Amino acid sequence: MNNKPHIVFIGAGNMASSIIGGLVANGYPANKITASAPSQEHLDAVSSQYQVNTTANNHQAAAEADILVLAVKPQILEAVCADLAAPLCNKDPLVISIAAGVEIPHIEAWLGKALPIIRCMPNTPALVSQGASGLFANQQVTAEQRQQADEIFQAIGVTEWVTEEAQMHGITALSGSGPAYFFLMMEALEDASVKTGIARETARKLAIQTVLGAAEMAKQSELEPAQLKRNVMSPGGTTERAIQSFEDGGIRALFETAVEAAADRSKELAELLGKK
Ligand SMILES: NC(=O)C1=CN([C@@H]2O[C@H](COP(=O)(O)OP(=O)(O)OC[C@H]3O[C@@H](n4cnc5c(N)ncnc54)[C@H](O)[C@@H]3O)[C@@H](O)[C@H]2O)C=CC1
Ligand SMILES: O=C(O)[C@@H]1CCC=N1
Repeated sequence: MNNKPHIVFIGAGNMASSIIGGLVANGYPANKITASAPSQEHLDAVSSQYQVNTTANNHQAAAEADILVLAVKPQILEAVCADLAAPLCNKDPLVISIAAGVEIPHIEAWLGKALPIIRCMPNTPALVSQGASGLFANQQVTAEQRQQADEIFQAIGVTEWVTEEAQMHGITALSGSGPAYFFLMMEALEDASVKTGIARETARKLAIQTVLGAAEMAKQSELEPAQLKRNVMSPGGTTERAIQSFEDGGIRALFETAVEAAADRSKELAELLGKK
């Protein structure tokens, strides 16, 4: 186990701590994980919860990295990478960036050299080990490094790889932003149910469990979601009426518009962050 690569996290906030939590829960040796951040509160949280190494010195941390996970906010990634160029000049770790909307050529330029770089778009259910991560690897990434990255993100949920970096915009719109779409649906279902006379607390509990149950069923079943939907729709029954209302209201077109809007915004942000 202790011949595992040393994973260094630059940033120790929500995402870094949930990935660290997933890794440690899956048996990854804590002494092979280091978190670096200026926030003593964040460092104390990961060291007390998971017994990993911590430091406030990015240079010291990067010098030990076999895998360097960039887990800071996109807006400060340029400055963080430029500062890491010196400690990385004699070292070629696998770099994994989870920053939304920052493209690999920019990371490469800021780090000042060609390195194996993976971009990953996780999502917030990673906090409860139910994440969905989309990943893209550049040409320098070896099959072994790809496997290592896959293991890291499988520790917090499921992984899917894309073959072109441009597809990360669609991934961001699908699973990166996606949890918010389902929270919106829970909110709307709860509100609508309260209007039928159900107590709010009851409506919330049943709405959440219904989303969870439907997702678990879709995951376990060999049937596709369209068929699972039809199985709930008794001919002449209640669901048929509700689904007809959704279709009449243009729910599919609305999804298309929303996902396209998110993907377009991701492209805009990539341009903005790249120009900075
Ligand atoms: N929250 C979300 O839904 C998603 C977030 N992401 C990405 O994950 C990344 C991290 O997001 P969060 O964990 O939510 O942010 P966060 O604000 O919780 O954590 C950021 C961490 O960076 C540290 N930090 C600040 N300046 C630093 C520096 N100069 N050197 C080292 N560390 C520094 C902070 O102390 C903190 O520990 C972002 O790039 C974000 O785009 C990706 C997918 C989904
Ligand atoms: O809304 C955002 O911009 C980020 C990226 C995916 C989830 N949150």
